[in-house]
Amino acid sequence: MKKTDTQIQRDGRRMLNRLLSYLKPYRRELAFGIFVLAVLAALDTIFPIMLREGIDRFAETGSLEGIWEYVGIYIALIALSTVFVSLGLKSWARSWGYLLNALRRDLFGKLECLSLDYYDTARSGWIIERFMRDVDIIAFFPTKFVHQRGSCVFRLVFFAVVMLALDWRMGLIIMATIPLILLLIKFFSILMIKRQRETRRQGSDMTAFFSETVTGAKNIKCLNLEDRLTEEFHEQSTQVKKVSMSLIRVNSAYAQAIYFMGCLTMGIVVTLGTSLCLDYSMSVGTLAAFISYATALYNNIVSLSAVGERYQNCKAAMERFFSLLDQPVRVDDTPEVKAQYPDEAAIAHLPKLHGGITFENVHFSYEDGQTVFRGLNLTIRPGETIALVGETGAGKTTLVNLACRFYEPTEGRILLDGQDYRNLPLRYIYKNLGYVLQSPHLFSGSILENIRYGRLDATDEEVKAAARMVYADAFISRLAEGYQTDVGEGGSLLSTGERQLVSFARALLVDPSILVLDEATASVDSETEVLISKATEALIEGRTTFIIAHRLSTARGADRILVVDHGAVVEDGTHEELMAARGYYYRLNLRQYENELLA
Ligand SMILES: Nc1ncnc2c1ncn2[C@@H]1O[C@H](COP(=O)(O)OP(=O)(O)OP(=O)(O)O)[C@@H](O)[C@H]1O
Repeated sequence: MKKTDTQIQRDGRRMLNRLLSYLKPYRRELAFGIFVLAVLAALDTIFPIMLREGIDRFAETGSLEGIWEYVGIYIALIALSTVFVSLGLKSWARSWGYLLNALRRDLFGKLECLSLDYYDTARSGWIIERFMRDVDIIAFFPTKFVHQRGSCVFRLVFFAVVMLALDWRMGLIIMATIPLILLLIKFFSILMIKRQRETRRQGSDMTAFFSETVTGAKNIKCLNLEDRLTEEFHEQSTQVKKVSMSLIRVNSAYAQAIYFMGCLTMGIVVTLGTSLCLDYSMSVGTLAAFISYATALYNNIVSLSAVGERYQNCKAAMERFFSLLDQPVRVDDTPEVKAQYPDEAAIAHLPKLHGGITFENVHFSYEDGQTVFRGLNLTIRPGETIALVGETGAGKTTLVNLACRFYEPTEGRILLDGQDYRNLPLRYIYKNLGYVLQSPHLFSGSILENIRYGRLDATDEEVKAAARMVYADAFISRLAEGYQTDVGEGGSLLSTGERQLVSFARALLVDPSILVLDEATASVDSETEVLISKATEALIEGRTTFIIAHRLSTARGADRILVVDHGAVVEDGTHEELMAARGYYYRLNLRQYENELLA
């Protein structure tokens, strides 16, 4: 439903209030900043008066009597201006820095607590744009921008009062041009706003596209998509250029129109002022002061004209920013759980999970997808190794994601050690959980640091012991810098097998009760495969383990194999039992065997 103008205005005000509430701790600083702006505007109002004095007292009379006092006052005014400019700069910069930091901190906090479903659908480029660009735009508006333009408001008021006091006829004529200038500004801002929005939208799409091509660079090369993507990028970039050029044309027409109006106003001031001077009804000094005021007034109005555009920019950025900040966290602790376990200390008292998991009549569907599970019942005993097999899209990952509470059932419940896991704090569940992804993510930094992410207080010796237990020590020792070797962004400087072993060591340090191993589909050499299989055995010892098996051979040693098909567990048993049953699993094995023979 389209919003009415009143609703849009109300939303705008609400967002602005929300933004200003961030600055509450800095309200004294801001009040001082506004005071400084008023003082600077007052000083700027005095300078044309000084000019008038100088011309009328010295130039017109030819006498230099009192010139030193005059120079002294002039220097004092300049010194005062300098001091207040510097005070203003510091005060507004502090508020800006604080606001920028607070907005980034809140957004980062939100991104950290958003559940998986959000990341499944959101584009990373879009999120990065909010974090970098929007936060900058928002923090700039109520601080640095107000600092730049705030004194214009004071100046306009002070100038108007002084001009009317000096000569009301000239004052009124100069002020009569203001509505004309405002009309001109309004006309051009309508033309500009549309083009600016389009430029930003296109720019944002281009950034998101660019970010996806950088993160997916490897796939793009493998799929030979370079030419198609380059073409697509050229199209996007041409569009951006087109809208930018159109904006530049309107901008330039605006600058010319304003310049013309400025010259016209000045012409009127000089003509009228000169005739008043010739009549002796105005001094030359007063005319010079009026020329000064008219020029400054004009510049100030043009400066203020940017407020509307900046506000629209800031409003659009606030809409995107707050929409991200207000994203519902779908998997979160209930208020009762939050009250019962308010902090880490309360969670630390909970005993380690044994790892028993029960699915009771679990139904699940993704937010905008089809139903995956309808009434799934399943009991997993503590310490069991469960291999999940099934065709792609059967629901293996979804089953594990539900067990780990990355998603929650839409109906039914899941029990951990006999308790509905919604009654347990999320952080506690995640503390008891280890997840080794198909292609494990390593963070930029050394191998030592990467393993230590499993338990931040682990000593170097404990880290090395964990690496030894999962057979990662051998390859790490062969590296020139050993444990201090930098793994590169995402671990790109290590091979897939090495990344797996490092992530196994990390998982071992976590010492989880429930472990998920998403088997890597990428092939590794046979020596590494043996190492990984030995490491897996060491890692799963004594833990409830889910192995998402992409190769049936991996499933063979599991205590139980669950065959998942179209969101249901259709077979459940050991390898021998399922082979003897000659059902789905048997056929899957047969098919894989035939494929291997044909290969
Ligand atoms: N985030 C999501 N949003 C909507 N639908 C999803 C999402 N993730 C998975 N699905 C759908 O849910 C179904 C089960 O997917 P799931 O990833 O659990 O299968 P899988 O057996 O693990 O497949 P694979 O072996 O290919 O990883 C599929 O139809 C899939 O398209």
